[in-house]
Amino acid sequence: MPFRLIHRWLGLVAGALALVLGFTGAMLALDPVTDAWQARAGAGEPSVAALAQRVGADVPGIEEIRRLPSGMIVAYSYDQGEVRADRIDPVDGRVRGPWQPSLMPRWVKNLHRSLLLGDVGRAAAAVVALSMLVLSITGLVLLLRRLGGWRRLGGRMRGRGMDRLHAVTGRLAIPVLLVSALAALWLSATTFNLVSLHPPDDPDPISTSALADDLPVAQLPLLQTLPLSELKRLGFPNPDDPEDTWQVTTTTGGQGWLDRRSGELLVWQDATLAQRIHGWAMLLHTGEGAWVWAVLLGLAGASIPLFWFTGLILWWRARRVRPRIVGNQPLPQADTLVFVASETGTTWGFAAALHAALGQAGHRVHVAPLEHFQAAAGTRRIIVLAATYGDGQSPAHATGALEKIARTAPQDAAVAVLGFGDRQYPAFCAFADALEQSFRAQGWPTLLPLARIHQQSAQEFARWCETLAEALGEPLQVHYRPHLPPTCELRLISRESYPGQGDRPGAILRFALPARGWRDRLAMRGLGGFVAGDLLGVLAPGSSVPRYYSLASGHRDGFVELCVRLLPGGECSTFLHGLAPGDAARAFVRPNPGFTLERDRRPAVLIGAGTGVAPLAGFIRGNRRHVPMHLYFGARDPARDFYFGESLAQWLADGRLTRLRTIFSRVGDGGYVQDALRQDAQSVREAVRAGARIRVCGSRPMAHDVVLALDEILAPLDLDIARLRAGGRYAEDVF
Ligand SMILES: Cc1cc2nc3c(=O)[nH]c(=O)nc-3n(C[C@H](O)[C@H](O)[C@H](O)COP(=O)(O)O)c2cc1C
Repeated sequence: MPFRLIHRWLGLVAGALALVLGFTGAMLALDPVTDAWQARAGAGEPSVAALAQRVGADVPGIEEIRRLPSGMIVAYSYDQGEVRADRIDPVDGRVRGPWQPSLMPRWVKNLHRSLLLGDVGRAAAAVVALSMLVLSITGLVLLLRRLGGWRRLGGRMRGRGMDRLHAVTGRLAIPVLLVSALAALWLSATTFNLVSLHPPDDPDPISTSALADDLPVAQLPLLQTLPLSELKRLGFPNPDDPEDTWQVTTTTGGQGWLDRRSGELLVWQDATLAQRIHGWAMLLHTGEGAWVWAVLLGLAGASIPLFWFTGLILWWRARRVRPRIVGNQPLPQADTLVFVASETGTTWGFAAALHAALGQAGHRVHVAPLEHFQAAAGTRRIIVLAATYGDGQSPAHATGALEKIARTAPQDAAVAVLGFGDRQYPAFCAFADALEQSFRAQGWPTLLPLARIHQQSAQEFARWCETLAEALGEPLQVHYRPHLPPTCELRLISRESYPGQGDRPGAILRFALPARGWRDRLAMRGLGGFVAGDLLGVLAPGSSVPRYYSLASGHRDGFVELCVRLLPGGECSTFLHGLAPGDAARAFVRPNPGFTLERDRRPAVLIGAGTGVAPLAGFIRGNRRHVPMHLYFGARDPARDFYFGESLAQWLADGRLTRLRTIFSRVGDGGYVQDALRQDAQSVREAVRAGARIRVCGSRPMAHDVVLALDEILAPLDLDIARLRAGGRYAEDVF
């Protein structure tokens, strides 16, 4: 079932109308809240009989009394050609003044019910309600896929920016929107008489004429025993019609007719199923009588514009991300098949680059989504590019692909699987892993062993393409151009140079925040700004492939700071090292939400080596609330690459940093950060027991050794890094 497709298109089209209904619905939800506020005055209520007696005496032309779901009593009358509604004090039955049905002008309700278009608008509102129901259901299915099933529905929501906002709001609002949409559909069905609220037979009983005088209402037995809280409506008999009766409707779902002279109950009719459902539908859609629910309805209604807007942007981005494959060969004629599993579309960009390069090298290449997996007689090789989604699962469109592959008899074609994922997820490239295992278990020949790409890294992909070219025994010109967000120009204001080792000096580069144009703001992560630990994508002049550097500052610091080591032959690091104050670099921010530190009071254990200390220094600089922070910093030589040395001493003195543990590998009896951690095992355990979050930044081998050390250290606590990682307490940013 193409849930995403339905969700997207219905959301975009019907969502535009739903904006109006959501907005007006949120306004109308204020009524039950204010009603509940006003109705709170009533405590110690009398019987219906006593109240009706008083109201009957005080209100000329009284026709009926209603008890609203909020508990408010309203008397309706018709006197001297004028219809009136008065608020009645539920305790003493006195008139408190005219009653106003809604805070909102009438047109707001009409806009909500019928878009001010009469029956056509009412039908449109019903269609919107149906769309909202379908959107809630498809949204729920997508959420479940994203989070990895029902059990994880309440778990940590990963992802970035708009995408995350859309999903987080959805998780909160879907239950309310689902219920409200169902109730709205019921109300529409009654409006169009698809469901009848009238009982099948109308008893229409009459009062006896044998007695001359009406019994005072205070003496009607049924009303004497009926508590006011159970009254829904009391209809007074028409003074000019001697046969007319009292008519009482209760909240427990019944209706009775009482003789005006004898007081006898003439007929009792239980509420029909449709009437009961209607009562619930009214409550659930309007929130009348349940102000807490009304608040939730209001919030859910107000979230609709947010959904629509974020959904629109996601759709627009997805459209731009997915490239068109030009000159795709038919499968039977192709010698190379490239199958793609992608949730958000970026893997298609890699497929397109591969398709073009292989085509240029003279291959006939067919690219298709993974669910179309098959091989033909002429197939020589199969390349599978597979992203992982949810919690280690396949992208939605490729759900049945593993089974399909398992059912396909192995052929001569050699297979290579390339996984796309993100190391912040515990199940890094797990779907690609599963595919690889399936191919190998089946006995397909190997073209290349499984490789994994972290965060769509163009550099890692380029390296994999080189191994592919070697395996094919021919050169490949792969031009992968990642889809880039808007960039802005950053001007260098200062630099601090470190000699580093050999031909690899380091530098801390500080840029001014860009000018405040909307494009610049977008490039620097929209209105929310950026934080330390986010990534700065830098484009060297003439290059279309960004290099990412961890940010050592947040926008609140008022500047953009990086720590960069020169890599001999590295295009971007050479460019950055060549910058002098006043020079500019093109850049954009890529959020790194799994790694950045949320603002809370839990301690932090920060572990970094070399330039990897940059984001950690940023966390410490931003620690204005003086949350306990312990830094383990490994470098080679205090005289050559002790980045942020002076600042760290200052932060230690002013309380932003609780403890600094440095260890240098090239001096005296030096060592590495993992050694320092082992020496401090006891205090690391204590910090973790106190709920500490751990952040690691540096080279991949260093992070690997740190994980081994931490697993040893945490074993006595019955904890390991896999568990901390799954709970979001451990994250690494490695390069
Ligand atoms: C909601 C969500 C869940 C993800 N789950 C995983 C995961 O479990 N394992 C993993 O390695 N990557 C995971 N990723 C990262 C994606 O696999 C990675 O960004 C990939 O490059 C996306 O490719 P696509 O745009 O073609 O879908 C997830 C991404 C998102 C947005």
